[in-house]
Amino acid sequence: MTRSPLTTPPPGAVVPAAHPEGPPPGTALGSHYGRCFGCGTDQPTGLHLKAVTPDGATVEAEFTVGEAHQGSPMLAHGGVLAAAMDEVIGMSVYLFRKPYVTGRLETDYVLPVPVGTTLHLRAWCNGITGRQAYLEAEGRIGAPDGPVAVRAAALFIEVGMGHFAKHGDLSAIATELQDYEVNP
Ligand SMILES: CCCCCCCC/C=C\CCCCCCCC(=O)SCCNC(=O)CCNC(=O)[C@H](O)C(C)(C)COP(=O)(O)OP(=O)(O)OC[C@H]1O[C@@H](n2cnc3c(N)ncnc32)[C@H](O)[C@@H]1OP(=O)(O)O
Repeated sequence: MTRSPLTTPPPGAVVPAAHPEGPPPGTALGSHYGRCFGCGTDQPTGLHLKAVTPDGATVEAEFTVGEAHQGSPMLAHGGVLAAAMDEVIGMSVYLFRKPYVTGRLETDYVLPVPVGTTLHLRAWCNGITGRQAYLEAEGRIGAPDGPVAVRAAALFIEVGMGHFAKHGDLSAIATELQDYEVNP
């Protein structure tokens, strides 16, 4: 992965173990918000990512590139692929049971991805220090060990739940996501 210093964990950043109250290995991760473009089931042209955590600390997911996700004829739009990486990375950092938002997302596009392709995504944490979490993801064509089409490195910043109340509509998330204490 080509990455900048901004998404490279500094010395001393720690890779957290699975959270004791996090989902057990093998758990399917539901959508955090039905209208989410990445995982929501009420978003007709969304990515409809299906995810599972194999170990409570990383995420594996599948995303099938649809007709609505094209950039050039019958090929996935790069921004849509970046959205898939953002989503799977966001899911993985949420396993540590704190709310984070994307501060920076860097993407390497390695292969074109035709419409109809199922991308097998994987995201993991390379370290956390203070409010900064350094994460990485990859998307492989057709199978978990298929050719790599996309790689991403990201810096996520921890925020309070008040972030979503101040800038968005926390209640819409809170009604769906019962395992967060809502105290903005
Ligand atoms: C999503 C809802 C979830 C709610 C419920 C949770 C359930 C989740 C379940 C499942 C999750 C699934 C998936 C979601 C996936 C999608 C995630 C997204 O796409 S999130 C949307 C896009 N991102 C934004 O909209 C951020 C917009 N930016 C901001 O709001 C601010 O800039 C923010 C919070 C990132 C930082 O602002 P400050 O005022 O709090 O803090 P400052 O002091 O500026 O930054 C803190 C430190 O981080 C560095 N930093 C911040 N942004 C940086 C950047 N872009 N590059 C490098 N460093 C950066 C700063 O330099 C600073 O570092 P120093 O402490 O001084 O060392």
